[in-house]
Amino acid sequence: RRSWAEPWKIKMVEPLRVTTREERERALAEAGYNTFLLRSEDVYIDLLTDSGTNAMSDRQWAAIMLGDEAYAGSRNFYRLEATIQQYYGYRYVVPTHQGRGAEHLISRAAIRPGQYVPGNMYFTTTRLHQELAGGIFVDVIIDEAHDPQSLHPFKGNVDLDKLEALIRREGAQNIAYVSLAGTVNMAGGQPVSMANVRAVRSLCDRYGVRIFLDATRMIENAFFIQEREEGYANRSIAEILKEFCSYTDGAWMSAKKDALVNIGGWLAVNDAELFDELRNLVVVYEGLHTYGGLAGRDMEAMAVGIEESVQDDYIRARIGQVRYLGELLTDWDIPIVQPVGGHAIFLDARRFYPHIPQREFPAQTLAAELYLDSGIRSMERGIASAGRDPKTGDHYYPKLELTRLTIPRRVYTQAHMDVVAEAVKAVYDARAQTRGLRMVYEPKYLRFFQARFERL
Ligand SMILES: CC1=C(O)/C(=C\N=C(/Cc2ccc(O)c(F)c2)C(=O)O)C(COP(=O)(O)O)=CN1
Repeated sequence: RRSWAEPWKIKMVEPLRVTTREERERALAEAGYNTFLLRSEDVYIDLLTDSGTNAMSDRQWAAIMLGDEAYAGSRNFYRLEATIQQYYGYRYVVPTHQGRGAEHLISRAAIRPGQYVPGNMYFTTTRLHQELAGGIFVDVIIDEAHDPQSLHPFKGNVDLDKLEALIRREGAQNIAYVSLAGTVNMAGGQPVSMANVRAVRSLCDRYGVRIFLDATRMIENAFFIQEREEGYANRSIAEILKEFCSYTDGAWMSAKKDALVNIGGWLAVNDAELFDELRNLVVVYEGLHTYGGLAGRDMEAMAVGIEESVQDDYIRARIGQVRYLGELLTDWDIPIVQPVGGHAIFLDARRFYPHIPQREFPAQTLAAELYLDSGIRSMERGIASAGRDPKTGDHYYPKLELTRLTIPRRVYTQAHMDVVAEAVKAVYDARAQTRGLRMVYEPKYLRFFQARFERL
């Protein structure tokens, strides 16, 4: 097999500052050992998130010059609407400022207080908006998704028995909709198979239950279907994406991921009545229904980003870079979530630091140590992110205690991946001496964004 490289060349660069260890010790202490509270200028390789951190192409930058900043009826909206209809297949489109803007609207419009929202593993903002709308989130993902070492090729799949049992127990009228994410962020960027979404569709049709898709990384999901699922090897990413969406009643999207823009989102549905309510709600919370909190230029750049994101050679390179980092780490027997997902490498902090109990925040500790070693920023996806159970007030104790190395699209080179792998190894080699953390400040909502910690 010959090596091959990204289908683009670099036309502009943004200088990075390399810091010293003592600068990083000071910066991290000021940030309360929380990578979310670090200043970007104190970060060397920023793997906090793939959200909004992706590099736009020259064509997207050119689109910025084509902003039609009319308050109503912007040309850019109609271009974006047509592009979403073409590639995702939904009929009605509402732009929003980003993904959680769309999550807020669909939760308000499609959940009646007390209804259940079954989904394939929780995501923080998704679950919060469902709960704020009075919904009760229920995890119906297959058990393998909670096992970082399971090699199931589609760990994002819905467990049909769990879903049917919930519908039969609570009654179809008490199920707001199935909240289906492709890929599943908190499981390690794990995909849902076409066979599974087809099976979920036919189960839901039997009971008259709707399915709404979190399409945020659906193009990465399409790549795994093309690569792993029988019958899809010769289908294009665009064809796979459209078929998958055709089994759902609508979708919300954080365009800050797959669609290669720094801000933006959308909501799309096929039902005219639901659309009417969403188009009415958007003017209350986001902006007129033809801009939804976005400038015209943002919508134009998003339309170009969608067209670029479905190109087969682009997505193969994107996933290939994540896989490259994963292979470096597994060559050194460093514990990561397997199989390697679409947007990140998830370090298994539980196996990395077996001597640090979950209540001492192993994943948060690992993110802190990685930053101290080399200025690499990662994100805690463990007990701090899981938050507290509203019923008991105690922490949720997730099986997955992970530190996410999230790879922005078209930003870093293979050399950066080598540096990251060596830094992880240096931290791994020093793991026996590492101590945990205690939380000294805990905000009410989504605590992991702003919590502060101290060393034990
Ligand atoms: C599958 C999905 C997402 O991944 C997602 C966002 N993701 C982020 C940013 C983030 C969000 C929540 C956190 O707890 C977090 F620490 C990081 C991320 O890094 O992964 C949103 C929401 O889209 P918005 O960010 O455009 O509003 C909806 N659905």
